[in-house]
Amino acid sequence: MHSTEISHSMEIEAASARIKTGMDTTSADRDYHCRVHEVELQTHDPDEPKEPRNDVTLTWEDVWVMVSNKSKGVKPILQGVTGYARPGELLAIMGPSGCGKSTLLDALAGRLSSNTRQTGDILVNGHKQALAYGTSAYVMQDDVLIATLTVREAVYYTAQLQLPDYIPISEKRERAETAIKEMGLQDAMDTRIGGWGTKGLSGGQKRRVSICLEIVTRPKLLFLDEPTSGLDSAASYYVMSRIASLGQRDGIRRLIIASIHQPSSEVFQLFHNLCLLSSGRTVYFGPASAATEFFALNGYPCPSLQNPSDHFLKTINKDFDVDIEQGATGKISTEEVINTLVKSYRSSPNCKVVLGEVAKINKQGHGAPAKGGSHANFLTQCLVLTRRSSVNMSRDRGYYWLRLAVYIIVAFGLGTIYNNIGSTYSSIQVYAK
Ligand SMILES: Nc1ncnc2c1ncn2[C@@H]1O[C@H](COP(=O)(O)OP(=O)(O)OP(=O)(O)O)[C@@H](O)[C@H]1O
Repeated sequence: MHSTEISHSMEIEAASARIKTGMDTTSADRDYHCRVHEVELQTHDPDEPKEPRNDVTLTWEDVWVMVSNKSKGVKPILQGVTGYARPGELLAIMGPSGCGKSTLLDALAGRLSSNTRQTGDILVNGHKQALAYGTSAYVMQDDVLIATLTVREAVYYTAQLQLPDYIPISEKRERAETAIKEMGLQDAMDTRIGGWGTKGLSGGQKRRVSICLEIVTRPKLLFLDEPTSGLDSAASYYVMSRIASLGQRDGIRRLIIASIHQPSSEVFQLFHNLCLLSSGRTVYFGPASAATEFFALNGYPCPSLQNPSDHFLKTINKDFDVDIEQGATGKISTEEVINTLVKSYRSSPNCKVVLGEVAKINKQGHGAPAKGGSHANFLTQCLVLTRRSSVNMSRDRGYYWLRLAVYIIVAFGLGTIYNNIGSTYSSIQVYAK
């Protein structure tokens, strides 16, 4: 490692220790850490059945993510978050913009950027291990699709590239079609995706194609970063209900973790668990259906007829620093509200249940590391990529003519260099000087 990188990482480590120490000295935090150990001891049961080998369960405990910045020094993005995600369940990560949703998703998927430093345990089936190939898939916030391909072609090429060679072509084709149907795109199978300047699929359909490309390998763990961004409420509901239904498909109990901005009440009802973050701290983790009660118990009841997720986000969004009404005591700042909720969550029975679940899952998963798969071999990948590239070039007229023009210019340039060179040995020597 380069010496500046070493000093940089030491600086982050020292700062993270300082930040943690500074934040852990409150009595609530000390209680919290004592309770982590207490719960771990209580949940030890050697006779518990082991987690089935086929499933993937994820736990994370006291996860911190720091980023260093030349002007601002070391900044914590996630501050000691703990949680779990079980197979067959949909976990939603919610919070105001910039609270660390994508960072948590990246940390769990093991794809944090290199300028960040992570501490704490993220365990797969109770093991500290990287997610094996084919176990998980990550749908990014932006759609990166080839505009000239049809939906069927895009998904089928991906199936050919990502699935191992021992799976027959007919099954790869069938898997691609099943994925398309699962995302409700059967009517658009032969429609070109389209892009800048060429009309094709709608934004919602493109979002679903991105999901198809990831589910075609039938991963056991699916990460989705803002799967409904840019969609209207009806499209968001259909996309999310399709995603939720993937939890129990193809004989796999799939674990789905999605960061989401502003779900409608209907979408909110699809979540099993909710992880609510604010400035990288956990405001609530537990059953989505119990979050309203948690807010009400702490003095922030959701007004009738209001979408619960809107209420949560409004209560914990400090970007605009609006004071919040609190009963007869008057108004308090959003920062204070967040601190109250964070403390209250840490001392709540909910938090104890989460710590208990994490400890229990880690014990059960012992001895069952998640097995990975394999992808197509190098030769198959070269052939498929060449075919895909040829189809793309032949359909992209602008690209095609531009390349032809470039080739003609290069050919003309090279040709004129050797024009009238002569055919004797001495004329070649003149050019060589
Ligand atoms: N690699 C990084 N380097 C520097 N800062 C980062 C990095 N990753 C995240 N951040 C900062 O951490 C904060 C949280 O970012 P993150 O993308 O996780 O938020 P988010 O909740 O997903 O936001 P949004 O909902 O707007 O997508 C932001 O202020 C962001 O600028």
